[in-house]
Amino acid sequence: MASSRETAHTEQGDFVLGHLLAVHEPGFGKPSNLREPHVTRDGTRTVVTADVLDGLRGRPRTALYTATDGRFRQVSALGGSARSGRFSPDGRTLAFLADRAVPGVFQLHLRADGDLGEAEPAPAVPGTVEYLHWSPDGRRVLLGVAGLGAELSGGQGSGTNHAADRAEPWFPHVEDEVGDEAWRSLWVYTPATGVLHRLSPEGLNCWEAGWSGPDRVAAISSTAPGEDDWYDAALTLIDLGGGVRTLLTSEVQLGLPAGSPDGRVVAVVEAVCSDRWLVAGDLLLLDVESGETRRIDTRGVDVTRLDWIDDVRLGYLGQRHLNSVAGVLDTTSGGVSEVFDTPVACGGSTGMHTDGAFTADGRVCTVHDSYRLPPQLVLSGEGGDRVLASTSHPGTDHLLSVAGTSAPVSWRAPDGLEIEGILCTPDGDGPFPLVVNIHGGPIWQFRDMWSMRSQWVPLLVARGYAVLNPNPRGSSGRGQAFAGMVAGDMGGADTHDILSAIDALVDRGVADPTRIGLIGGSYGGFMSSWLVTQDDRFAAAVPVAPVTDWRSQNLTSNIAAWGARFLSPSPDDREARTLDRSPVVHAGKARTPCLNVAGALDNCTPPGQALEFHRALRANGVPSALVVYPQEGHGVRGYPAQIDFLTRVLAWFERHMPA
Ligand SMILES: CSCC[C@H](NC=O)C(=O)N[C@@H](CC(C)C)C(=O)N[C@@H](Cc1ccccc1)C(=O)O
Repeated sequence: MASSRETAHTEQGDFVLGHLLAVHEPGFGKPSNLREPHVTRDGTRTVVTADVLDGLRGRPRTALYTATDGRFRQVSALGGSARSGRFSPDGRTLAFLADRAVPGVFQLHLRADGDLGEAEPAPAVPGTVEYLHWSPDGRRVLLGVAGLGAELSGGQGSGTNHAADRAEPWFPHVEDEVGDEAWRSLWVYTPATGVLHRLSPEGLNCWEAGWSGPDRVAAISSTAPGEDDWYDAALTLIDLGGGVRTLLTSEVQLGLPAGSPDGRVVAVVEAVCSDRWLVAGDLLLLDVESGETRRIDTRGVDVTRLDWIDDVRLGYLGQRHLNSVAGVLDTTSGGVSEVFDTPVACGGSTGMHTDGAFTADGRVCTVHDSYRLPPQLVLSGEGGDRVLASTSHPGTDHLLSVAGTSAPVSWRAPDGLEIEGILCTPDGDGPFPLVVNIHGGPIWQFRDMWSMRSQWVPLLVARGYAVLNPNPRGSSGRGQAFAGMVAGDMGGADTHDILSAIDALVDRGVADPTRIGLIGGSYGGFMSSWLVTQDDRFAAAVPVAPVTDWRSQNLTSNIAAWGARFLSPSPDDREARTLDRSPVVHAGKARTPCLNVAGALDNCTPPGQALEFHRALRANGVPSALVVYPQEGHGVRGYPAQIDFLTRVLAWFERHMPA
């Protein structure tokens, strides 16, 4: 038998490699994981960003595709990666971001319609462009620029924009004064004159922005650039001369700023959030002159995307329970009409939330995917859905042949609240060994998604495990009161939402009570390690990038202040809660074998968290292994690390709770 230090040449290693090759090899060089769908206002042309794997090495590059005659056609042949395609309002020019000159450093490129030549780069900004927006008159392009030392959110993999592999291996990790390269700024490019200028003033960190009329920009900004500062950011209005005015502050978080084309109204989403850029919440409209704010009734939709169609109609997309919803708001009457309400996810398998773009006649370009539907680009309207192109290939067919089925499930928590989730089961009858896959955030949501947005779900199902993907209180899609239930109670009532799910699945004959396992990343890693200290029914657990000790987490994480506030809004009982809710403090009660996984470059949940729990379990005689990937941040994303990780996950469950 191979030692625990090696995963290759084991039965599970051979299976995982064979599985990944069968799924991905037929798709090498082809688009997968669609996101950022965009469409011209007349609906004639679309563009979408896709991941492209060329082999099982490194991380996928990204490329832009358009759909013609039912097939994807690559838009740009530039080397490196390209993403974020946006048509000008007249549909004649495509703006996008590409890292042709320096890998990982994205700059604006423009391509005129019908131009047979390659896209032209705009003058370079100092840093990397994260997003772009055309002004409503089509004369300018707004660029959101991150300095090369700016922090990345957990969902982006954590760490900073500095690619660690560019430094010499001996070079120390240095943290000292916050330099210019840590900030996020706004720039405006005018294609007709070729002039590029910085819009946001020094000292204002702009996380996200959109136009508000042709001469102003609405931005989510703060006065410091640290990842933790995002949680207190305000909505500001910046005019082209650089004047700044604060429009709105909030007790929770603000995101998705979007001004009407005439600049009279700014739309923004207010939401309780755990992660930067993952905003799903209430739609607010602000009258720019009077400052008056209206909260819009979107019929229970947590809004995740805004797109003004004209000065009056605002298109929105979002999530309601497990469904994706698109609608159009008449901003004068406040009335909404829904374009679709569908159980398929509309974010693509790596798009974190429902996303899409509107045509002038109110159709919506989105990506459809579900556990049994590989991502496809779709144009939806009154006449139904028109599939423009699909990412399916023999590899996705193979995945469908081994990945079983998915179904929505619900159950009652001990306090009577209904909780929902998605259950993935192998073919055949239960009871199955069950792995509960706990999502991160905690404010995010599983929907019926391709692969459930992770490679481990279909892999476990292929080996005979049922996988429950629960949305405990704190998840998105159920309104702000539901999401807010986890704030100040992490590891509280959500613990019982998960335990009651297991009881329900055992009662229903789906799950074998002697073979229940846990896996989860980030907040899901916290919950996986927490649950094994609260209940002894678990046969195996795999906490990935977990929090296990809130005291050290809140001394070492780059979102320490968020963690402290989310543990307890009141400083009075924070110290007690810090101990109470830390898995390491309760490690003496745990009996479950744990595979603790971390990335050495993770600033969000630093690897010491996994180490602490591992050592505490060992000290109590509980089987535990620690696996730290030296080149990974928050999550395990690169190859071959992913092959090794998936092999260890499978081997751990098969050893402690065989299917
Ligand atoms: C409790 S400490 C902070 C946890 C973090 N929330 C705030 O930053 C978190 O759970 N983030 C998740 C959010 C996501 C929407 C699910 C996150 O960043 N997850 C990453 C990384 C990851 C993936 C798999 C395993 C471990 C980490 C992601 O889902 O890509």
